[in-house]
Amino acid sequence: MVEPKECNFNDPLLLQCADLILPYLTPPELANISITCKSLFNISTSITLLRISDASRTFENLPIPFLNPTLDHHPYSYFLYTPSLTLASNLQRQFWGGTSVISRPSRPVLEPVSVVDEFGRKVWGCVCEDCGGSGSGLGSECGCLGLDGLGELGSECGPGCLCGPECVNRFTQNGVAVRLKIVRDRRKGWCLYADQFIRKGQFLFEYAGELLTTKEAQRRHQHYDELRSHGCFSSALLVVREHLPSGKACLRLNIDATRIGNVARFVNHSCDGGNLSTKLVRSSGVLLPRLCFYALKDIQEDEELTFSYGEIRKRADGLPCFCNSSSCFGILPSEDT
Ligand SMILES: C[S@@+](CC[C@H](N)C(=O)[O-])C[C@H]1O[C@@H](n2cnc3c(N)ncnc32)[C@H](O)[C@@H]1O
Repeated sequence: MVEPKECNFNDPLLLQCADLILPYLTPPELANISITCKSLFNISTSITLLRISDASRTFENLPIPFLNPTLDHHPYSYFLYTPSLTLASNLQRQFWGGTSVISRPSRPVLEPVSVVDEFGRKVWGCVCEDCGGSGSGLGSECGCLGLDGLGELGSECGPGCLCGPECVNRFTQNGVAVRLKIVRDRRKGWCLYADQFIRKGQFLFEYAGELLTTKEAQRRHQHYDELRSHGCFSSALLVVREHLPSGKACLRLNIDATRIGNVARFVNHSCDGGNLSTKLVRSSGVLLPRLCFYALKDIQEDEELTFSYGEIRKRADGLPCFCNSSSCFGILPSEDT
């Protein structure tokens, strides 16, 4: 490695500017600038250490560190963070790893949609004073209360309700709910691990990313396949289908966490179904459901978190699976978008 030279970069204002600008750079840009002089090298190094210490850039309540026991040249994975679904595909850069900004970014506030009855009158999600009911635990009176546990659909209070954000029937709306870490594996890349015991049925996190039209999802799917054929590339485009009550149609959600996403983008596939289950959760006053992850069984600290990506379709160019389960098919499922 070439040692960066001493530089005439001691003006405190210049250093302050560098500390404000460098956290917006991508890893290759940061690496390029860090070889220009010692001061910039030192700032870049402290940015890298801060990035390693929290993949969520303080968007979540607990830091989610990267650990790389393989010691390859990947100290962390670079992507833009969103704690919930977003349409903001114009987000190009994000402050990550600087010391200048100390306030935590705020979680985006859900914009409610008005639900009206046949006379055009606004229908509220719920008008309870206390959705948990008086006393302990959740009461059964709140109309928003959905199936809790391992069913495929859930519902919660939301911005269309009279209760506030502190309502107890909003389990999945406050971001990542358990302690996690992201660990590098030689064959699977980054893997998400539990950093605490998680009991069966507990909510962990939602799958956040860019919400795409089906046309755009198909375009990106093709593009990611091309990138993959040129070398190591990992995508996180998930297609979820919700069958509507008529049984004749389904709602299709295309969530791409490849460029903009949350920690759920690090969950790897396991052919035996893994230890996570998913559920689409609706909140009153929000148009689209969110895909939420729950513990399918008790999960021990230091256990990798996995789920099944879907049915295996034999493809000549299918990626090899290294889930290591006894029922491994040897190939990763791929979505036909
Ligand atoms: C949603 S990402 C998961 C995080 C990814 N490992 C990373 O490093 O960012 C999906 C990609 O992870 C890899 N992956 C997931 N499960 C795997 C498995 N069981 N065996 C091998 N690679 C896997 C594949 O490259 C896949 O395209």
